[in-house]
Amino acid sequence: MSKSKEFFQNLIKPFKFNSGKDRQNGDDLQKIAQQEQKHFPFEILVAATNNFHHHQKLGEGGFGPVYKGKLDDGREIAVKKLSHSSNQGKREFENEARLLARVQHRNVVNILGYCVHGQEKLLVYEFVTNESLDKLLFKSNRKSELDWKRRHEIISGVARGLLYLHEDSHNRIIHRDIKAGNILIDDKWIPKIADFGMARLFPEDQTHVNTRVAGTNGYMAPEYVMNGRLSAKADVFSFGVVVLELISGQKNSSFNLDVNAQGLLDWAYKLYKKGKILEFMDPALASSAVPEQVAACIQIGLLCTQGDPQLRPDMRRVVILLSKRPGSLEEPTRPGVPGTRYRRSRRPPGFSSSAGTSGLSDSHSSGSTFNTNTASASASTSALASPLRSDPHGKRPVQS
Ligand SMILES: Nc1ncnc2c1ncn2[C@@H]1O[C@H](COP(=O)(O)OP(=O)(O)OP(=O)(O)O)[C@@H](O)[C@H]1O
Repeated sequence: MSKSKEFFQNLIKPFKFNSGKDRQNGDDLQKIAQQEQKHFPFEILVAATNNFHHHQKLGEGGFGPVYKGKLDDGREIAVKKLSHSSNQGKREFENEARLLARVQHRNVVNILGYCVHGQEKLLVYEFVTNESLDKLLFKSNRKSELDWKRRHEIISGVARGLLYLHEDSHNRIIHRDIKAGNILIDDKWIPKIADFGMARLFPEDQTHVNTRVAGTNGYMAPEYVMNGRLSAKADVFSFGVVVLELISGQKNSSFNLDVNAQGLLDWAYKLYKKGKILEFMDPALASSAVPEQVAACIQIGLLCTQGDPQLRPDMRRVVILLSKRPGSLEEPTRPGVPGTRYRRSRRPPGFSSSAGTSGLSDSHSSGSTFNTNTASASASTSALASPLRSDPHGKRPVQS
C-alpha cells in the first residue's frame, strides 16, 4: 500500500465499519465507556450551570437545591447540590453515587454521574423536560393535558419503574418517598421516578435508623410512620396514593371533598363499597376515560393502600394486575391512614423546646389524613422525644 493510501485508510478507520455487527460493537463500547465516565469535574458543572446562577435554579427540595445546566456536548442536565447534612465521607459517597448511576430504566431518572468538591457533593441527572406530576396535576393549568390514556400510561410506567428498583436493579432499592412530586414527566409523557437512592446517600446513625430520611405527608405507609418498619410494601402504599390522586385529581394531604370521609383513601373505599366507584374519577376525565380501566385502577390503588402491608400486592403483582382484565381483582380491605413523620437534624444553637413542639400540630399535619395517635406513636418509637421544628421546605417536619 502506498504511503498516502495508508495514511488515508488510517484517517477513515474510526468511521469505517465492515458490518452492522462491528458498528454495534463500536456503539456498545462507546456506551460502556460513557457509562463508566461517572465523575464530573467541578469546573464542568460550574460552566454548565453558569456558576450555579439563581436563574438556573429549578427548585430546592429536602436534600438541597437543583440547577439546570447544559454540557458542552449539548446534553441538558439537572445538578443537585446535596445539603451538608449528608455526613457521608468522600469515598463512601463516591461508591454509592457510582452504584446509583448504574440504575438505568426508562421509568427512572438516570443519574449521569457525581462530583465532590471540598465539602460539596453533587449529583448529575439527565434533565427531564416536562413538569413534575404534582405540578401538572395540582398546580398548573395543564391538567387538561392529562387525559385518561396519559394518566393510565403514567400509572403503568411508575409501576414498572418501581418494580425495577425493588427487584431488578443490581441492588434492591426502596425509594421511601414515592409521591407525585417525585415523578417527573418527559417530553413524550413518559414518567420517570426521581430522588431514588437518597436513603443510601443520607445514611442513618446507629441509634436513629429510619428517622432522618422521611417520606412526605399523605404518602407514608402507616407501619413506617408508627414503628419505622420499612419494606418495599411501604413504597407500594405510596404508589397506591399516587394512583388514587392521579385518578381523582385530588391531593391526598389537602383532601376536603367529603366531610364524611377521613381522607382521599377513605373516600375511595367508601365509594367502592357503595358500588359508586366511578364517582371518584376526576370530572376532567369524563370524555377520555375507559370506565372499566378506571374502575380497575382505583381498585388496584385501594389494594396497594390497604392498612395491612402483608395484604398489599408487591410491585410485580401490581404490574400484572394493571395488565389484567378488570373483574378478576381481589377485594381490597380498609385503607391504612397515611401519617406524618419527623426526621432528625442537628439542633440549632439556642433552640427552645416549646418552639419546636408546635411542629407536631402545625400545617404539616397532612390535612384530614393526619392521625394524632400516629404522631405520638411515632414520637415514642423513633426516639422523637426531643423537640421538633419545621422543615424549611414545608414538607418534612424535622426533629431537632
Ligand atoms: N432530573 C431533573 N430534571 C428536571 N427537573 C428536575 C430534575 N430533578 C429535579 N428537578 C426539579 O427540581 C426541583 C427540586 O427537586 P427536588 O427533587 O430536589 O425537590 P422536590 O421534589 O421539590 O422536594 P423533595 O425533596 O421534598 O422531594 C423540582 O422542581 C424538580 O421538579
